[in-house]
Amino acid sequence: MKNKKFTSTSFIKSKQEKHMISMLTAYDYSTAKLLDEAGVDSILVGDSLGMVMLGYENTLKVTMEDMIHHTKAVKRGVKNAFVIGDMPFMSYHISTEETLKNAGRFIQEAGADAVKLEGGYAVIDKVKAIIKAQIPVVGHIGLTPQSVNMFGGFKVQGKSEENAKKLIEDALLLEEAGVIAIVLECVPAKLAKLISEKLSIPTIGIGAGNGCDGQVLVIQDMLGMYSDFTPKFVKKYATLGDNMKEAVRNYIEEVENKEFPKVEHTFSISDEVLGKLY
Ligand SMILES: Nc1nc(=O)c2c([nH]1)NC[C@@H]1CN(c3ccc(C(=O)N[C@@H](CCC(=O)O)C(=O)O)cc3)CN21
Ligand SMILES: CC(C)C(=O)C(=O)O
Ligand SMILES: [Mg+2]
Repeated sequence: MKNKKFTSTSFIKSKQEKHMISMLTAYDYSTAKLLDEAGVDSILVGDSLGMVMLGYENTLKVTMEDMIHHTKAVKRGVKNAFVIGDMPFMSYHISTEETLKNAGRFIQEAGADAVKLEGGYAVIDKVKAIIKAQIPVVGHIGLTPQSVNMFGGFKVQGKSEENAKKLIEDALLLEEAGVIAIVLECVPAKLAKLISEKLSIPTIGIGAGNGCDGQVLVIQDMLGMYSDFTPKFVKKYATLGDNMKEAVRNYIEEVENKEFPKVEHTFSISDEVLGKLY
């Protein structure tokens, strides 16, 4: 699987072959290039960029222009990974016409391989219309952050019988509509496993346990570069935030006491030319 192009058909194939799908977010060229070179299957240009890159308190202020800008940058860094553009709040809520226009921009302008949108039953007509236009769609249910004002915060979903049943129904509806995969965010592990078993398309979990068919995390979370909050589901694979601060402290110190730059960091001029300048 490594160093080979991951495509829309690789999703279903991965589930059949029991290959766990690795997905991470990226929002810029250099990071996307590193993740692609490391061999990640798929890169999600998440609307979480509003919080991680732009400093908003939630994802609601993120615009189509923000998303297209960052998706273009990511695409330039990617050779093999499957790039998913996350449709922002209000880009697929007004009409099918606007939804299609916006989904089309991710593919045509930004070069994304697929789009993701939040919700099940409520957006199923939009999902079907996008797929009819030959654009692969990834579903996303459970904690759908664009519904933060309805949920009253970023909270685990699917704990009650009613809620859990709704999630199962939404997952089946999305599969029937033809999505290539479904992100399950912040749902109890046993429910996520049950949903994964009911579907023939893969589930990609974030805070949904290891019964899913793949996993996704926000890259700054898993590298230890984001400290506004750390959800329970995050594992820190590195502490780059600490490393960055330490490096910057060293730089400041060396600048202040003129230890940096050294001769090897500078360019020379001949004494002959220099002599004529005095
Ligand atoms: N940096 C970052 N990482 C993310 O995973 C992420 C974003 N940003 N922005 C968009 C959404 C928001 N997400 C969040 C944000 C907070 C929690 C959180 O605080 N969860 C609580 C659980 C609360 C409960 O028990 O109901 C936790 O302790 O994990 C979870 C997901 C996931 N997404
Ligand atoms: C957390 C993932 C699934 C997401 O939607 C995002 O990064 O925006
Ligand atoms: Mg998102």
